[in-house]
Amino acid sequence: MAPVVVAEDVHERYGDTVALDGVSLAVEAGEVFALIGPNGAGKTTLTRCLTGTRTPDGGRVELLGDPPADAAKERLGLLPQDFDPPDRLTARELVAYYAGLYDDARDPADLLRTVGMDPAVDTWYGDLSGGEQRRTCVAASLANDPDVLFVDEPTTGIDPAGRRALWDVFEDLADAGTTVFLTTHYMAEAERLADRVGLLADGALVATGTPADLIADYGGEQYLAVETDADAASLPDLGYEVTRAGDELRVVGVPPEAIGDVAAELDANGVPFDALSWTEPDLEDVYLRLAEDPSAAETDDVEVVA
Ligand SMILES: Nc1ncnc2c1ncn2[C@@H]1O[C@H](COP(=O)(O)OP(=O)(O)OP(=O)(O)O)[C@@H](O)[C@H]1O
Repeated sequence: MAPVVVAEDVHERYGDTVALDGVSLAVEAGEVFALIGPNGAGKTTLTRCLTGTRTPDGGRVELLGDPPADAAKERLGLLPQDFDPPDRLTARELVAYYAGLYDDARDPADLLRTVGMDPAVDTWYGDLSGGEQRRTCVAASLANDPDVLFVDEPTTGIDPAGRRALWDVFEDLADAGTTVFLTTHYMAEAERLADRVGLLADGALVATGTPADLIADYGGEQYLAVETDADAASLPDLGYEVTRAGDELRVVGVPPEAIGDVAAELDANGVPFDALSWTEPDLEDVYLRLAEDPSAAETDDVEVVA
């Protein structure tokens, strides 16, 4: 099946600022693709180019098999980062307005319930809290039950419980076959929701892959942190590399089942410690490594769209 979203060597600039410097990617039907990257990396610009709200200076973009301007709008859901609806519509009126634009719309009350807006549906948008406003916007973006959904930082400003509730909403959509193109600064969100993650830095896609592959390639090793003043040299026979980081020694590469052995070795060597904590790498480690040094990415981690 042809990809639903295609970018091929996309370039875009604002005056002298290069926002996108040759981005290529393809998102398959039913896939959840998360775009991550530092502020100013070009994520919103790429989302705009993919959805037809900006025409790139160079390259090719395809949405649902057509140039974005010609893509079937009734199949598309879009929540821009800067979506700013009128203050004096209630949450209910706002979602009903968007539902009214389509023949086969979802029930606004049901949508508002889904995003956890039950108690505040009759409050003016301008009087809602930031998190409630964002939830309402998410509900509005789902009004036409889209086949492809672009959401640019959908959970920013939403409390942790509400964020998890929205993750369930996006997961349900993905399970039902909706293609989701998500932009986020929350690595836990990308790790939980995405089939594949793309890391954008300085307008270039540095790496793409499943969260597990990216973590395996760039996350670094699991380690046991030992809170101690002792010197690394006081643990000569551990069989693991030991490095100092702040007030802890890190015993690198220790699998969870070997924590007891390391603790026994600490005792045997008379090394006093206050605490032990085991850490495994996650997507945040990948982000921190590649955003800081994009050249660390292997070139075959960036896909080329034929
Ligand atoms: N309308 C504009 N005029 C001039 N420069 C712009 C404009 N919009 C974006 N830029 C610049 O283009 C670059 C990419 O911006 P973009 O908003 O796409 O980044 P982003 O990755 O979405 O950032 P954030 O994570 O902060 O939302 C930045 O350097 C930004 O300053």
